[in-house]
Amino acid sequence: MGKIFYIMGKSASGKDCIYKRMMCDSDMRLLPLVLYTTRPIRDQEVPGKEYNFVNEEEIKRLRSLEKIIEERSYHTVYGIWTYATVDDGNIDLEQNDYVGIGTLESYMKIKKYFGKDSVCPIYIEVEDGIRLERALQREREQKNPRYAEMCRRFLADNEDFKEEHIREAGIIKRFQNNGDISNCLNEIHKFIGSRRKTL
Ligand SMILES: Nc1ncnc2c1ncn2[C@@H]1O[C@H](COP(=O)(O)OP(=O)(O)OP(=O)(O)O)[C@@H](O)[C@H]1O
Repeated sequence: MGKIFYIMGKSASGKDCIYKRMMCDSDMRLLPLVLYTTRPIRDQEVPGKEYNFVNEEEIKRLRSLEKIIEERSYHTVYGIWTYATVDDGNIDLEQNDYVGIGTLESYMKIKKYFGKDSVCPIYIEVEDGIRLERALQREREQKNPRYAEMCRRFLADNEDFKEEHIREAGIIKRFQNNGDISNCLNEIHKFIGSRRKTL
C-alpha cells in the first residue's frame, strides 16, 4: 500500500523547495499530490507542476461534484485565495507513493480520508529570524513583491502552528531546515525509507 508524504511548516520554511527536490530525486520514487489553488501564479511557477491554477468557478464546480477532499481559504490583502486537495482520479495508493504540501488542518482531513497509516507527516522547521530573511529575499525577487501579504502570513503562522495544534495533529518528528537544504533532505530520505518498511 502506498503512502502520502505530507509536507507542512510555516511560511518560507522551505516546503516548496523541499517538495521540488524530493520530486527531482528519482531515488525517492514519489509522485506529486498537486493542489488546486485560486491564488495568482508566481513568476517561475508552471501550471500543473506546483499547483493547478483555477478560478473560483472551477472550485465551485468541483465542490458541487463532491470532488474536494479538503480546502482552505485565506483572506489575503489581495482577496480570498483557496487551496484544495481534489480527488481528481490521479491518486492511486495501490501503485504509488506521493508527496504533497499542506497545513495542519488539511493534514488531519487527508489522514481521515485516506487512513492514518497512509499519510506520513513531514514537518519542516526554520528559526524565525532566518525564515523572515528568506521570505523577504524571495519577495524581493518577484516582479510585484507582496510585502504586506508576507507580513500577514508571518504573523498568522504563530496562531496556525501553535505547539498545541502541532500536538493535536499528532506530529512528533520535525525536520530542521536552518542550514544547507541537503542536510534536511537527507533526513527526509532516511525517514521515507523507514516508513516504507512499515506495513
Ligand atoms: N535551506 C535553505 N537555505 C537557504 N534558503 C532556503 C533554504 N530552504 C529554502 N530556502 C529559500 O527560502 C525561501 C522560502 O522557501 P519556499 O518558497 O520553499 O518556502 P515555503 O515553505 O514553500 O513558503 P510558502 O509557504 O510561504 O510558500 C525560498 O526563496 C527558498 O529558496
